[in-house]
Amino acid sequence: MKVPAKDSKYSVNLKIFKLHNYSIAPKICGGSDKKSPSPTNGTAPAVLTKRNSWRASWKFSAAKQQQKQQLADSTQQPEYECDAELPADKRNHLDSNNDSSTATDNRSQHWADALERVSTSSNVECENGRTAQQLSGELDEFMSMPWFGMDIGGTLTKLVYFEPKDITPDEQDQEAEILRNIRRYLTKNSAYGKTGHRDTHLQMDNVEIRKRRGSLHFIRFQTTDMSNFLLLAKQKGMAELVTTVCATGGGAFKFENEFRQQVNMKLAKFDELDTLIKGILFAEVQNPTECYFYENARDIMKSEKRAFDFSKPYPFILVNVGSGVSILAVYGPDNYKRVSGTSLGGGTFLGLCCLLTGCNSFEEAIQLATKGDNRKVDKLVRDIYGGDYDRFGLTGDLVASSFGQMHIKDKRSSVSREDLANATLVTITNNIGSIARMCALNEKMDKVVFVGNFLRVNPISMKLLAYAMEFWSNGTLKALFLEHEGYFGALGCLLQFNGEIAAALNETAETSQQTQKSETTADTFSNTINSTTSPHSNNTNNSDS
Ligand SMILES: Nc1ncnc2c1ncn2[C@@H]1O[C@H](COP(=O)(O)OP(=O)(O)O)[C@@H](O)[C@H]1O
Ligand SMILES: CC(C)(COP(=O)(O)O)[C@@H](O)C(=O)NCCC(=O)O
Repeated sequence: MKVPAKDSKYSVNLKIFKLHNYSIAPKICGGSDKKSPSPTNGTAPAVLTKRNSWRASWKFSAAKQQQKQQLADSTQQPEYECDAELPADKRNHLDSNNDSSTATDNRSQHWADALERVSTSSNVECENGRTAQQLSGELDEFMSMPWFGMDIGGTLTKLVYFEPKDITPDEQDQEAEILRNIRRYLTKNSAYGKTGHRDTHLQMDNVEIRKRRGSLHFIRFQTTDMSNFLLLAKQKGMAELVTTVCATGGGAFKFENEFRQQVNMKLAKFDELDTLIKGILFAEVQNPTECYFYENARDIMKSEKRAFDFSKPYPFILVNVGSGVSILAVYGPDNYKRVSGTSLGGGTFLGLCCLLTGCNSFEEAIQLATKGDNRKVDKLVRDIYGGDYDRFGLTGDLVASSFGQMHIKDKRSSVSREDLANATLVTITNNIGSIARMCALNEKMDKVVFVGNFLRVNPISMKLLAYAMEFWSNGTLKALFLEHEGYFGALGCLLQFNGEIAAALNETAETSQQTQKSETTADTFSNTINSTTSPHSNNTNNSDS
């Protein structure tokens, strides 16, 4: 892992992070502690039941329990192969959860099932009418290189690519030229097409995945650039490789057909919150300095990044700040619920900033915010009270009302783009901090982990969040951050083991069968409508993909 670059990244940013002359840092959570503001956009807690359909997908072999057990005994367990290599304390960490050992047993059992199925009768029919031979083909196809994990988000698509470093000369001779070219293209460049970037400072080396050793590369591009990405992938010969890619995020559903049609790629789809957690746990095990916090968080002028030992993580609140925000309470590797969310997220910051300042990129928005002063835009407690509101501990420096001065014409004409960018960033960050804190209180948890690309090159928000958690909880809550920020969903996808892959493929087949069925029904229905009534469009599916 190329660790040193991390610090340089942050030190560069901190140099340009112009701090206001606060003796007390600005208030994160608008409103009194006693009278917590209601989360305007927070969704009602929705308990997410962990998707376990992969278990069902293996049901057919349950009858051969004895045979399976023998096979399981003689088969090495491949899931979390890295786990097998881990020092005992790390293994414990992965297994420390209440139901993780069961999950591990299930994994090895299902892997045994898979092996059994592909190594015995090829004509046993499984779900979706596919034979073991077909399923075996699909697993082979998945196992063949290149290995990607993809998270197609509302704003950014994240791609994690595994570069094998243990290729034998024989293998090299046999490696298809296309595959070699793709590997070279991805690993020798750091910019791709119009918006593609490889975050070289995040590269993980000497990683073992499915018994192969190599490096993980972290690449991102704008989701709006998907058609160019597919074109590029086609030009590089991807369509000629039979490939299944593990994908997550809304775009895995939205763009599934394009992938199939344009680059002959199947998507094995996974839930974005499942993979998010898997990715986080893997990164923490691989990189001892993955997790950090801000020391002296109460004084933003002095707060500094420090490594945090996250080897015993549970329980914790996980706040994923992407385009929107999802908040989870995580009890163990396979045990979590989505407790809240808000539509006021990274996408809101970027959208509002573009509107208010005319900027054109996230990087530009952050640069502007770094040079601005929210106090010229917001209404502070002292603008209302003339000083502190002592009774409830609200100091004059705190933001009483975000953008609260902007109804005054003179104030409006004196603010700069930088001030507006800063106020937008502080507003969005405050709101996320406030909701996250309430979730932590509700769940009685003391660690709040913030991830998502909103935090990319954004120490202002991280320091504000660290301040908010610390100050408003009287030091009982701790804000934690992770180096690979927005890549955990894609990383978790890459790590999916074969049982889950098979289930995801089954689901894909199931969905496409259902889609075909409903398309047929819809066609019949719309034909009936069209032929009998009006020329109105029958297309209620607004997908623009
Ligand atoms: N280069 C970038 N382009 C656009 N947004 C960026 C960029 N870097 C960071 N961001 C921020 O990250 C957010 C997207 O975060 P991400 O975790 O990738 O979510 P999603 O999965 O919804 O795309 C954006 O809304 C924006 O605030
Ligand atoms: C719908 C989403 C899960 C999509 O994830 P994203 O691409 O934003 O990372 C997320 O945007 C979200 O949780 N939005 C907030 C919805 C709400 O709770 O109000």
